[in-house]
Amino acid sequence: MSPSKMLVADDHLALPAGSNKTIPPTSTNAKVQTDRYGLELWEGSSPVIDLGALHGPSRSDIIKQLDHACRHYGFFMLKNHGISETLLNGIMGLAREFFHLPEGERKKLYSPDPTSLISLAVGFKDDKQDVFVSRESLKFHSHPLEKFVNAWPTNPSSFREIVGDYCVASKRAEITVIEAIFEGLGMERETIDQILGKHGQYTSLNYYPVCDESNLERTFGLRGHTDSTIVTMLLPDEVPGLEVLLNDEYVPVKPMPNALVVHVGDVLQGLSNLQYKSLLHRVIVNSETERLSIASYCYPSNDTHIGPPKELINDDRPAIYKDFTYEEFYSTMWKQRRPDATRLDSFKVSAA
Ligand SMILES: O=C(O)CCC(=O)C(=O)O
Ligand SMILES: [Fe+2]
Repeated sequence: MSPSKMLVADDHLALPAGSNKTIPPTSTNAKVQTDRYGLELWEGSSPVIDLGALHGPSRSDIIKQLDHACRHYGFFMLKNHGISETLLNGIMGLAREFFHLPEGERKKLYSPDPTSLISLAVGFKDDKQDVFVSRESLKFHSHPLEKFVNAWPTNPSSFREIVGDYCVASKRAEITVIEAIFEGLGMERETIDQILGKHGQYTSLNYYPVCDESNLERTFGLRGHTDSTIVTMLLPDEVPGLEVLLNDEYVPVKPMPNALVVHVGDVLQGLSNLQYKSLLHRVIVNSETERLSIASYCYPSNDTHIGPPKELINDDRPAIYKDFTYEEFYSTMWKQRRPDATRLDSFKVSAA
């Protein structure tokens, strides 16, 4: 099957709250708030990882911090990720320009087929649950760039250049982060190379329109879901809206200037043998300001085995998931159309 068969879970059902993540108690020093493991916290509940320090003498500390953030929070803010402020502003400006094009121009990219190489998805009403899901998004494959760039739009005229530069830079940061996470989990180099050798990247420009005050209660930007990725790397603009499930409650993630938000996805949940849990998150809208975000989803090739590697299994930590491939995972996901990581349940050793 082609990589374009990949499904990124968008939003299918509203989820009740429910998680067993626990936020460790925090302490405060003069300037930077930290958690009990010494991990920097942004706005009290978002752990911060300094990727720039990964290549220096603190490498092993950063790897431990990554493990801690994935294990206890399921997400982190990534600073010093190597993507220039000019490029961050450039892609955000470009996305804003795209979503402000006349509707007829944007809708030329509309496709009801979620497997197409590029497609515009628009807001929709879920009559069953009586809610409106307002996100408009342009989603496209973006790695390897030369394979997909010619399918991208040319309006705005700088689309291919700016989006191409951003996708290359975000993928570089994403792979650096994933390699460090895998190392922290105790994976052997050969396993890491097998998983990442033929990875893909899927990118989504997301637009959340201002919501009329009278409809706020029944409107979501995106309902609660997990991503079917290894990790997702998100660039939000300065408008709040993203919420993550921590300790059974949705907690707002306040944007941190120039930082990216990295989420644990379903594939990492499988690979880690459930040591890390795929992050439940959603987006709420407001009646004053539109919101934009750029999401980069990293996924492995179809034939990659995404059950836990042998070196992560021992007598104390027996395998929770069977050996299964990414292709088996997403075809199951496609059939089940569940919004969250329970789509991994049929791959559990204990499953019938
Ligand atoms: O826009 C956001 O903050 C989140 C987007 C998201 O969850 C997704 O694209 O999967
Ligand atoms: Fe998501």
